[in-house]
Amino acid sequence: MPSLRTPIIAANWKMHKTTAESKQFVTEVRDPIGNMENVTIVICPPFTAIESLSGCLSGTNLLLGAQNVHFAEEGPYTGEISPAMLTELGVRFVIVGHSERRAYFNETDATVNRKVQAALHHRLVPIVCVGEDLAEREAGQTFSIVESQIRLALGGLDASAAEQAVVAYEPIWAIGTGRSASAANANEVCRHIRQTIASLFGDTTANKIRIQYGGSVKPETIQDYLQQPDIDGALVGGASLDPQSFVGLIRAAIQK
Ligand SMILES: O=C(CO)COP(=O)(O)O
Repeated sequence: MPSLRTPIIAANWKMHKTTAESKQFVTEVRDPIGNMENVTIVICPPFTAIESLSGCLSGTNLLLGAQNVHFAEEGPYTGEISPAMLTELGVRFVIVGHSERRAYFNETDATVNRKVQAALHHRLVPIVCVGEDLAEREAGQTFSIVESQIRLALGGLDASAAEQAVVAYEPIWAIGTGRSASAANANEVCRHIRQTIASLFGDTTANKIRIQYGGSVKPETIQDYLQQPDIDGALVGGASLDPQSFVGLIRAAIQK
């Protein structure tokens, strides 16, 4: 039976693009993809560009995401951004637990879990990132690593909350390296993630939740991933920065 899950393609711009550059990007992609159907398209710019893009994206089907959020409602957390600050600007998605945040900003499974809960409480869809590093892959630990990350990230949720989340499987060794997991292998890991979700929340939730692959995805390769039964989209870094390349990604995605 074909999946009923709508594909979701998210652009993670990381620390790229000023506000002026972000607006220029949207001007170039809005017409070619701004009214495409049967695909969820999310742009996650730096925080500084969110308010401007919120205006540029209104009236299109391009949705706004953020790259991080704090779990507290408010408080003495210098440099941090709360869920309400994001929702006020029309942000609908937030990336949580990206491997770069885990590696460089001390994000742990425990803080990821608190962020997931805070996001869902504010009706922000968390894009929960999991994935193994090269040493873990070579030691045959991929399944156990992603399973443990999922169990901890989604801990304490009930099924109706969990199924709102999106999961992104991003093997760390494939991020920004030009090296990517084969589509079949990425699907095996995504299937394992889905089975883990089924064991936590039941089959209905597992069948509803969308799981993306991320790691050196390009317009030429995205279809290979999306044709896999357990891969419902892509979280894209480098190839999402150029407007033409981004349009190419979305066009390919809707041919799933
Ligand atoms: O980290 C990623 C998206 O979150 C993937 O980045 P690249 O697509 O540049 O490999």
